[in-house]
Amino acid sequence: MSQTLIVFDVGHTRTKIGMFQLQGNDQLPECLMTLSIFNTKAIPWSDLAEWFASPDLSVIALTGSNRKMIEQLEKQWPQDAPRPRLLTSKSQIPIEVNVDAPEKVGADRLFNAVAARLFQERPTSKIIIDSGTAATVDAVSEDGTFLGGAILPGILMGVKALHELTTTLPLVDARQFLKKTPTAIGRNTEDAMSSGLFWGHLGAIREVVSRVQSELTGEPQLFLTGGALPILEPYFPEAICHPDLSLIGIVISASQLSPSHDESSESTP
Ligand SMILES: Nc1ncnc2c1ncn2[C@@H]1O[C@H](COP(=O)(O)OP(=O)(O)O)[C@@H](O)[C@H]1O
Ligand SMILES: CC(C)(COP(=O)(O)O)[C@@H](O)C(=O)NCCC(=O)O
Ligand SMILES: [K+]
Repeated sequence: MSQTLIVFDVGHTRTKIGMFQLQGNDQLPECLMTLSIFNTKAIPWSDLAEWFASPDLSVIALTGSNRKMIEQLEKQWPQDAPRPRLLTSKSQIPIEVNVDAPEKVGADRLFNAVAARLFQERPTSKIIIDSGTAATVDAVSEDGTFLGGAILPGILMGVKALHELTTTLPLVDARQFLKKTPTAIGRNTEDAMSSGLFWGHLGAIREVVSRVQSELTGEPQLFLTGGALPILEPYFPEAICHPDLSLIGIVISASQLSPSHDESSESTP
């Protein structure tokens, strides 16, 4: 039976919101609408009122890596809007997790792994790159178990850190990387920073992917997502690229929520 879901993925830079229609749990949900709002901007509640009025709406799920902002959103949730279900406990996410402390893994990383399953007819191991505020490179075994991975700074974090932790370096515009590739030899401070930020991030991700790959068996399928997807995509032609991997994983998880699956004390950050 088809159901409509609205899902909120609250990250540390942007909140991604999507409305999806789902036919069955093993099928890719159809994306009806998405919105992405920088966390410095207000949530456009009046636009969302139309989404909330959708006749077959079954659930609104609120989740993501940014626990502080999730709490704020819950508090400012409009009185006349349907209440969201909080999806922040690991027990609400349908995936096996084999790491030291499963409850500490960012929910966003697990949602990516839940979504990645739907893109393959044949099960293989997977490596998932999500380059956002932080970038993660995660490993999933052939049987779908989340195995952990690597966490490194995202491009915007590097931009801010170079400026804030020195007395000499300016704040470069992170949006430039969407428009043009920097030359490796920067002839001025800004261009030298752009070179290091861009090629350094790509190189770091490549190295981590290659190391993760050598610790996995078989030929893993690579996935790529996150705000830096348009920047990295040309360099990973073998990857399955999807800007909404995490939203899709939230849809699958939210569709399987039962009334007993309410927020428990076991929660992911
Ligand atoms: N206009 C932009 N401003 C800043 N960063 C951007 C922009 N477009 C793409 N990016 C990239 O997106 C990353 C943030 O990704 P995002 O998905 O918003 O993060 P999060 O999931 O943590 O909220 C930045 O580190 C940068 O690499
Ligand atoms: C690593 C992250 C900050 C990435 O979040 P994002 O950049 O998407 O906002 C997030 O997955 C997180 O807070 N993780 C908790 C620690 C862990 O996953 O082990
Ligand atoms: K990330």
